[in-house]
Amino acid sequence: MSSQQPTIIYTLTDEAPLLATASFLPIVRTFAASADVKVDTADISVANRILGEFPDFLTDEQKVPNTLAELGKKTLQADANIIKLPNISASQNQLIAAIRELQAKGYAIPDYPEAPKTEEEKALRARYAKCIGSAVNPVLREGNSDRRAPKAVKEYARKNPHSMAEWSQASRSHVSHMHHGDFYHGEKSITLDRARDVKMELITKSGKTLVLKQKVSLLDREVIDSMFMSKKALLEFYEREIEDARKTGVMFSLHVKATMMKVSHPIVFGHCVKIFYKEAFEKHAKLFEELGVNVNNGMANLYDKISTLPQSKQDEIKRDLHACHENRPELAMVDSAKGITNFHSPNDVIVDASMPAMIRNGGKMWDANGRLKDVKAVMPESTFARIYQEMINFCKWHGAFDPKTMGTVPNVGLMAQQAEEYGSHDKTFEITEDGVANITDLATGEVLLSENVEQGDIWRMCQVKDAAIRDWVKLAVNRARNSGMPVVFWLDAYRPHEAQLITKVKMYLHEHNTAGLDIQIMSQVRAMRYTLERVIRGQDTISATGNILRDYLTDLFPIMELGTSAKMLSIVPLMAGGGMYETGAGGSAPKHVQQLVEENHLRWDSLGEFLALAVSLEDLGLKTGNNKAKVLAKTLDAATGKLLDNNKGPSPKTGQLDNRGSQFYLAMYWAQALAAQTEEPELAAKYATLAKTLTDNEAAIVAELSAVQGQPADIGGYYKPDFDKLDKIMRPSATLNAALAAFAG
Ligand SMILES: NC(=O)C1=CN([C@@H]2O[C@H](COP(=O)(O)OP(=O)(O)OC[C@H]3O[C@@H](n4cnc5c(N)ncnc54)[C@H](OP(=O)(O)O)[C@@H]3O)[C@@H](O)[C@H]2O)C=CC1
Ligand SMILES: O=C(O)CCC(=O)C(=O)O
Ligand SMILES: [Mg+2]
Repeated sequence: MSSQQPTIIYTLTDEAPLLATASFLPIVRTFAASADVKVDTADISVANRILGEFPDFLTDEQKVPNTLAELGKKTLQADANIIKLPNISASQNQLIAAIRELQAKGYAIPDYPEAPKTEEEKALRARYAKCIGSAVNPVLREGNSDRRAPKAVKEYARKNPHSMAEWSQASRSHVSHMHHGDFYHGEKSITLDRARDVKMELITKSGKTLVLKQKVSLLDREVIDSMFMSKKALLEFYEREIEDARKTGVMFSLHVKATMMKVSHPIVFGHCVKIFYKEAFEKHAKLFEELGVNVNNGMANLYDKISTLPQSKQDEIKRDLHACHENRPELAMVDSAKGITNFHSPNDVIVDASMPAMIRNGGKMWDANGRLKDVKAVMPESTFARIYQEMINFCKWHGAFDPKTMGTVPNVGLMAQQAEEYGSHDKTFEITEDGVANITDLATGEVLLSENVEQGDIWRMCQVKDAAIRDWVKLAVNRARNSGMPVVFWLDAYRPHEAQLITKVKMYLHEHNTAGLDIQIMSQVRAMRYTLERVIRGQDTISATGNILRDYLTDLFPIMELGTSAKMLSIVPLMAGGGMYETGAGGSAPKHVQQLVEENHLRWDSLGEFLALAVSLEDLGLKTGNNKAKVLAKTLDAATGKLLDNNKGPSPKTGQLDNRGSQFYLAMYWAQALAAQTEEPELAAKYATLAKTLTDNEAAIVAELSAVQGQPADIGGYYKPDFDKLDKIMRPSATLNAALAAFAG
């Protein structure tokens, strides 16, 4: 991956972004080469990550390097320039599907041991655990996060506002969270006085010492937290909220982030399903145990497991499950046409995307008959659930936001070095026995943090490094200076972890010239209120937040402002000096693949890729003194602006311009801008012919691209598509392909 020639590393991921890459990468390579910039790829798809983890099961020809680990190392080098597209953070269901597809393709990888018993099975499961959940982003995000809507994109949204459903003051939709016994209420936090190695251990009531984590090496001035969620309190909470929804006649929905919080949230999810269907689960407890039913992976797991039973038994179980509905509220649906409920699979309702969608819909979700209805949105962890309630309160009072006039809310997120909750998976445990959970200094035996816990509680330790916090404060000040916007640090002095952060933020702000800047610290609820008061007056406010709110707010505000988070500029200035440019702020849109496979139309909007590529080229140009790369960046931005002005984004409807057509327009505008500029005459001369060919053949190319639509498309797989087939499907215009090939020479 390393080379002397300035190089951009373009990731190959999964689902819709991978499809889009199949058509965009040849364009990128062609243009980059004209500035002597090389574009390498790094395949970090879930399929490739699985293969990289199991070389011992593969033939020599099938073996692949551990690309993710290599790319992780690259982020620590000053010349790193990486374009990172969204990838699948696989739930267990998705992992198993990927394994089955690979096995069917002749890769003799082992089955996923769902209920490992032997040491060998446990070892396999531990290896597969590396591929599950959010396994990519934490490895690559060696920097804090700068996400914003570029000016041209915001302007476009103002001129072409997306639909927003109305909000009624009589809406009964609301957010429910725990008021005691959750992580917020059980948190303890300290800032280290020196570097220490610690262990996490449970001293049980019966007198045993169970070491849950042998060693965590901590740095001087690092902030660590210990926190737990009480199982008892969680179950009581669910029981109460389910009953409340039934009594008051609103739908019930659960919103978690089981992909990212891959250890804790599947457990939180599973408890909810079991409480909802309590009678059926009690009646069939023994059978479910024998079958290895685990609804931490949703009802899909249960249906899968019972499918081996005789039909009469299956019918009985289904009847018993249905009978539970008699005494339960309606469940919000993910796909009412297919009968898929909110409980089907934990990766179907991902809170950062699901809550904004609900708020954009006037606080409603879909019922089983495909009607929109008021809903109770249950988010057990109170820490951040409140921000959504605050936004709902605001919408009830002021009505829906107006994309034509609303201000923008960029985010500066504390994300580097696996900051906070999103880095806690290897330090999260389901407690097996009542006792005391301690974080203890290995050298001195000193107990640094201690909690009384009970069987079933979820206990975890979070960390955030001092250098990451310091860099985050610097980034916030820089963004304030460059944008002229006020910055609000969303920090709650009543939360122990954030009280530590507030001290550090105040300290590190002194390192900067903040004269003339408006920088404030507010609790999340107040920060939301303050920001929204400004938003409806058309004023802009940067949110500087921790890692979870970075994730939540960078879907929430873009979805209100732009209709999607796909149009965000998402930069990770790497702490070692390099840059990673993420494309958009959302996910990998599995629905889009389905549409392509059924109708050969890809509605994925590559705007995020266009924006990311421009900053990547600009950064490369600046750092290597390559003026041609800088000109490529400038002209790409101009082309993107023109694309927006001319409404050449992809349409969701089959038969109209799709992702491929949109990319063609980008290439044409880019070539035209390069041919027209005077700063690099050599480039202008070079692009004159390409610009002319593309312009002259616009109608022919668009016709070729649209002719293929309406038919099924075979890409030879879901998790590991056949790259040759993908290339044919995603590059159907012979005229465009020939023009690019002729230019490349
Ligand atoms: N950075 C990363 O790597 C991230 C990865 N993920 C992963 O992605 C998967 C799905 O995530 P989830 O959050 O549920 O859903 P997505 O964010 O993928 O999709 C939600 C909806 O947003 C719209 N959308 C998102 N991106 C685009 C785009 N570029 N162009 C057009 N529309 C877009 C689509 O709406 P419509 O259907 O109306 O077109 C889509 O259905 C999961 O595996 C998740 O873990 C999630 C977040 C970030
Ligand atoms: O890594 C993931 O699973 C999701 C990341 C995400 O949602 C984000 O960064 O906005
Ligand atoms: Mg997100």
